[in-house]
Amino acid sequence: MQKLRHAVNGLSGSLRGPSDKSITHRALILGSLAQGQTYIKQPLASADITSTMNALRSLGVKFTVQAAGTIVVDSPGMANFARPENLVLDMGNSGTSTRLLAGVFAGLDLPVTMTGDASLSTRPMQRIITPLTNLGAEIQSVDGHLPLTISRGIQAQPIKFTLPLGSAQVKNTVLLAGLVAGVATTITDDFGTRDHTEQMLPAFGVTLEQVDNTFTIPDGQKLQATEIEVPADISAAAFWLVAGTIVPKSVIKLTKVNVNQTRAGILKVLNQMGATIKQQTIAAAEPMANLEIMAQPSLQPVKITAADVPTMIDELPIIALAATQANGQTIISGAQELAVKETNRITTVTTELKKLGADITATYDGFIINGPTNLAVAAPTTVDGHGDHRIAMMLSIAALITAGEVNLVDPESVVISYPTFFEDLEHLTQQA
Ligand SMILES: O=C(O)C1=C[C@@H](OP(=O)(O)O)[C@@H](O)[C@H](O)C1
Ligand SMILES: C=C(OP(=O)(O)O)C(=O)O
Repeated sequence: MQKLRHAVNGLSGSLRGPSDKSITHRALILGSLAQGQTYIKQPLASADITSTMNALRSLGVKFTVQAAGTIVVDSPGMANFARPENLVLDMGNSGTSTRLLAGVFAGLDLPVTMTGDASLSTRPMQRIITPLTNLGAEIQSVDGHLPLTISRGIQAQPIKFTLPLGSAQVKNTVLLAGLVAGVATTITDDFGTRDHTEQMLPAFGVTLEQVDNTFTIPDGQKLQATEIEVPADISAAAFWLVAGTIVPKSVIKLTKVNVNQTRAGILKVLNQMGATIKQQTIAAAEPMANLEIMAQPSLQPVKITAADVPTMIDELPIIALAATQANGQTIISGAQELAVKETNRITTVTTELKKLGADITATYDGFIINGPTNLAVAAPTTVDGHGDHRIAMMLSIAALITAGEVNLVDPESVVISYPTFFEDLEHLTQQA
């Protein structure tokens, strides 16, 4: 349990936050498929990333960390991967590692069993089992959950797949299975889920043909080793975007934040709420921006609907906190995917924010939040991160504006995506 701090003098300072988790997973995987040495500059180091690296090591890939934090991926290439027998991989807490690597193993036709921690073992895997099975794979699972065994990979045939739900992980399962199996792969994504793999493939010498919401990767692709620089993660920056907005007297600068439009929904929402965020963008396949956030005492409520959700799925817990400070009713709908994350985030956000006095109601697909509420607790109050990193970080930001003592159960879960979260919080508060 950890006593959370208040921020009476606001937050101030500049931060280059942790690197993007989604982009780091993809750089490690694509770097491993390519023969030779791929250099990943400023990768994220976190528990979820370790899950991906450990799995790739079992294929004979070596990772060396250089002094500047660059990871050198040294791979025999996908055609020469080791093929260990009776392979069992522990994917820890990471949905992305599980679903993306299931695609890789199915494409390789390399039998594997994937296990995970208690949280990951409750998360739905039927969404990847169905498309892989339709492509000829044989997969055993416990009622659509881990442990999951791929006993036979996909069978060579051109792939045409229309994403049935707004999940980038499912899109990547099929994309990677097709890429590794060397078959032409056409995917339609009408949900606008994050497109980091599509943006990264050209650097590995793979060209995609994109028409509207459909892209095709031709058959027989051989990836070339390359160099990838990972920008800062907007899902981590989100905590400071909201903290800087709701904590009076704050001024925070965040540098080199990834603002890929399939990820940057939170910037749109905060702008609609009336937040003060200056943005200086550096154009690239993965555009980056320096952001300056200033406290904004008067915020407007917003309506977030299904079409917005994929661009801000992991940020909805912290957006819900911002909404408790807006003048009126915020409605977040179309976000039922939140129920199948590390926790049921519809329930955990609602239960824990209520303990701090928020007026928030859970719906089957989101929240109704009435603001503004003065988050105040009369007696020392214990809130619970439920082992979910995003809930623990959201509650730590909530405590900054809470009058009264707040203690957090499970602060350790920040290691999943943002191991230096509490150090960065100290850094920003100490300078005030
Ligand atoms: O592809 C990715 O890197 C991710 C996709 C999202 O999951 P879904 O695809 O399940 O929505 C997101 O919640 C997760 O943190 C990372
Ligand atoms: C949902 C998340 O990650 P994953 O699905 O990879 O476990 C997250 O980081 O919030």
